[in-house]
Amino acid sequence: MVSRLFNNNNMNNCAAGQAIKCRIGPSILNADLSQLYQESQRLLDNGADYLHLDVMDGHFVPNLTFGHPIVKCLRTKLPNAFFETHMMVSNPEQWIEPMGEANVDLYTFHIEPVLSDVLKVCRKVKEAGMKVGLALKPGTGIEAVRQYIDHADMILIMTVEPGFGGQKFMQDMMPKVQWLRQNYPFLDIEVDGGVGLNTINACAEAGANMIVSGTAIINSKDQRSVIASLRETVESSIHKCNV
Ligand SMILES: O=C(CO)[C@H](O)[C@H](O)COP(=O)(O)O
Ligand SMILES: [Fe+2]
Repeated sequence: MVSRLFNNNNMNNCAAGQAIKCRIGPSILNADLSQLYQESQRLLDNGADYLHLDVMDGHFVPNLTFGHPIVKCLRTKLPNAFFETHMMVSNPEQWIEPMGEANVDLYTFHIEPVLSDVLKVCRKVKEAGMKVGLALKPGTGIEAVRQYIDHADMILIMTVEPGFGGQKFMQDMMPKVQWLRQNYPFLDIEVDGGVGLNTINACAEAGANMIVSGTAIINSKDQRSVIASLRETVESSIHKCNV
């Protein structure tokens, strides 16, 4: 079981030697959710570093998944796993407290619905004992998040329109990842949407180190080898950067 101490304090990258760490976080969105615990445990046993839990409210995105009651139940079964909740919701502030009570580790919310309140939401997430992730939809430019990067633990660049698993990877999001990596060598940068064995190269070369992958892992007969391959590609890019 992975430790919940998922802490590199953003202390890493090319300049700092072994700084950025590759983390693979499967999305359970397209898994058999009637077996949520078993599916999650299987992913962890097969090498996942963390679980990416997609929370949708049917308003910010045209789909519904689950909320804090399910996350809380899953936490009782997996006390040591690192949980990220990807909050695709119109009012991210509303769910901070219950997700904090569910011992979520990383609360990633979209900046689009709270553009004038991003700092307030960041502060409340931290007060609730969670790390802060800031997510950008494909149509949101990097300039929208620039002023908040120093207040975040991680930036998520969406590589599909949020709402559904199994969509096509948007290669044209890679310049955003590149810009972040060039300007913030120590930052945790996550990609999410259509990431799998055919698209991991682009993500790794652009500088992403936190990799969300849903259907590519869930639909595979050999989850362990897919997770290992994704990791190998990202680690080799980090290594190249360090030599
Ligand atoms: O946030 C998401 C969709 O909004 C999911 O995390 C993402 O789509 C993962 O699934 P896949 O790898 O199948 O695209
Ligand atoms: Fe997601």
